[in-house]
Amino acid sequence: MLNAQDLSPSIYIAGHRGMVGAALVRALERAGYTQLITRTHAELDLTDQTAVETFFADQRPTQVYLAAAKVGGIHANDTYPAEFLYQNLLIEANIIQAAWRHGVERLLFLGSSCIYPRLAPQPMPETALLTGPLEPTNEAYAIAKIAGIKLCESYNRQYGTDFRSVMPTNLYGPGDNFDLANSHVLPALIRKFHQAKLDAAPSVTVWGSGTPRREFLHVDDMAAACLHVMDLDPDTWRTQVDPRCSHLNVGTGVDVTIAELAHMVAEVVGFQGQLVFDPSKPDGTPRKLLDVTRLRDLGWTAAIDLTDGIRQTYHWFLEHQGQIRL
Ligand SMILES: NC(=O)C1=CN([C@@H]2O[C@H](COP(=O)(O)OP(=O)(O)OC[C@H]3O[C@@H](n4cnc5c(N)ncnc54)[C@H](OP(=O)(O)O)[C@@H]3O)[C@@H](O)[C@H]2O)C=CC1
Ligand SMILES: C[C@H]1O[C@H](OP(=O)(O)OP(=O)(O)OC[C@H]2O[C@@H](n3cnc4c(=O)[nH]c(N)nc43)[C@H](O)[C@@H]2O)[C@@H](O)[C@@H](O)C1=O
Repeated sequence: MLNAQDLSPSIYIAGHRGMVGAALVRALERAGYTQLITRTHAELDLTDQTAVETFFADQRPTQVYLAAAKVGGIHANDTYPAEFLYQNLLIEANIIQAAWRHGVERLLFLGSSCIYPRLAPQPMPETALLTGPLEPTNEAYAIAKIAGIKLCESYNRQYGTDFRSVMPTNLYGPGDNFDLANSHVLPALIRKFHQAKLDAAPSVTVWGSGTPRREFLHVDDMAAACLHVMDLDPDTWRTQVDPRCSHLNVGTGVDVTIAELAHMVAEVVGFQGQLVFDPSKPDGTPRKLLDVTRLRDLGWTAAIDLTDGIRQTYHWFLEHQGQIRL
């Protein structure tokens, strides 16, 4: 006789200790999935093809969420392009190949909104992919992410697999990286404003001109979107998604300037000094707003308001200061 465990898919979450991977584990547990498979980086180096192959042969997951990657903000991407390209290509190639070889029923690959051309029309539709030059500060990472999308589509076309891709906008939330050099803007600003408040500093430096526009999605919304896309039945997926342009944008559909974001974070943290913009630091792409029509038509929209999300993330930062990635 079958028990409930036999009916539940066994789900491998690659990168479960990262910001998104941890949110995926929380969402899957909340949704009642019981057979979650996880490995730390120390237990399984996903750039090691033999180790990945052995892991899939042993564990035989039926679903995979591919949320492991070399990740960082504008400075990290611009400074370590070799690692961003090499490690991300290996992680994706190893997992996608092993997932095909070992009969994974469904896989979700996480890309990024930086796959689109630097000057793509705004908001950026999925069809903007490969229509123009990329933003130089994250070209290496973007090329790895484009390769991941095309790997999924190629295995689907050649082998009939069901490998799906989502392109998140800039994410933030509990579990983020708060390193001052290598993190993304939102956690960096939380940490800078918090420290400035404690030090009663007169000003905080914000990189760049403050004019670039970015769209910010809370990681719990991102996890909810991932489960939504993964749970779409194969017929819906096949009939509504173009097999040669199969990635789905995930965002809020709303963006703010970096200056506006900085003022929002300062207010939440309670920093009352001046903001000083440092034009010697790169702005990156001028605007990166996703067109989220496709995912909305498939039944999903974001729920967490940006100010509420910043407030909640700041509380998380305060409660976890001893344990967070700095
Ligand atoms: N954060 C954001 O704003 C955005 C993220 N994304 C994408 O979402 C996904 C998740 O990102 P996020 O959670 O923010 O990133 P994190 O850096 O928080 O998490 C990535 C995880 O991957 C693990 N990892 C990296 N390399 C390896 C490896 N060789 N072997 C095993 N594990 C490895 C890391 O472990 P360890 O730390 O031990 O190396 C970490 O736990 C990524 O694909 C990213 O590209 C897309 C758009 C925006
Ligand atoms: C998610 C996305 O993340 C990266 O792209 P990005 O959107 O440019 O990322 P960012 O969050 O680091 O910066 C956003 C903007 O904010 C400004 N900015 C101000 N002050 C700080 C600051 O203190 N830190 C940082 N990091 N940026 C700052 C910064 O100068 C820039 O104008 C990609 O490389 C790519 O990998 C990717 O996919």
